[in-house]
Amino acid sequence: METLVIATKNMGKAREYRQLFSPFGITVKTLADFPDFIINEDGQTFEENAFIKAQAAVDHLHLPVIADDSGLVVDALNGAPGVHSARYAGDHDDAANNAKLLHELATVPTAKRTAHFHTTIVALKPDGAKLVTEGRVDGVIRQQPRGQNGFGYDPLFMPQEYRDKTMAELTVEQKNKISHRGRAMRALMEKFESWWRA
Ligand SMILES: O=P(O)(O)OP(=O)(O)OP(=O)(O)OC[C@H]1O[C@@H](n2cnc3c(O)ncnc32)[C@H](O)[C@@H]1O
Ligand SMILES: [Mg+2]
Repeated sequence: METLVIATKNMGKAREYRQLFSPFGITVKTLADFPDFIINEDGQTFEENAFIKAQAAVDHLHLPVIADDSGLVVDALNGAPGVHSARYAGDHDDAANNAKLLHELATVPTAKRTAHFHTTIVALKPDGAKLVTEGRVDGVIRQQPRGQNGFGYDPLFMPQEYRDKTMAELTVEQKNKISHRGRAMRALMEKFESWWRA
């Protein structure tokens, strides 16, 4: 069977991609299958970082690759944590990142706690064939975390599609229907067949 690599070490992302690719009959691997391989994400934008990850993985693995760079963009913080979302509090630690976000927003009232998640996906083949898509979901940042599903900032993010649920209270199917990553994936899917078969 043909293999597609999702160039991520984040198992929360990997779970979402496996669900999105489940109808395709493609073997989906992630960087968990290649543990010694480390990518330095030093770009300034989501698209630069997604491309850096995709290119590094293609060069190393010689397989078709999908990479995403994503993050939380908070209006009251002038767009922070943005491209620095994974290491906002210093380490790649979701609980510490959420605590820092609540601290930074401590004096910001509910009406001004608007934010969105953004994803840029880059699909890249060893021959250089490339697709780029984006997706976003808008919502507000809660005062306390709630929910056990998802990853990252999901327990603090209330998507506007649900009246009183955080992203971490949705199933992976529900999250993919409305999420930044799900939307970017559906945009990718419009061009995926011809990219994959070419
Ligand atoms: O680079 P890879 O290995 O894919 O994994 P990562 O976790 O470092 O991923 P990013 O570089 O794209 O950083 C995105 C960070 O933004 C946050 N994030 C991204 N998508 C999210 C989502 O769907 N729900 C909650 N938080 C998310 C989370 O803190 C991620 O660590
Ligand atoms: Mg990363």
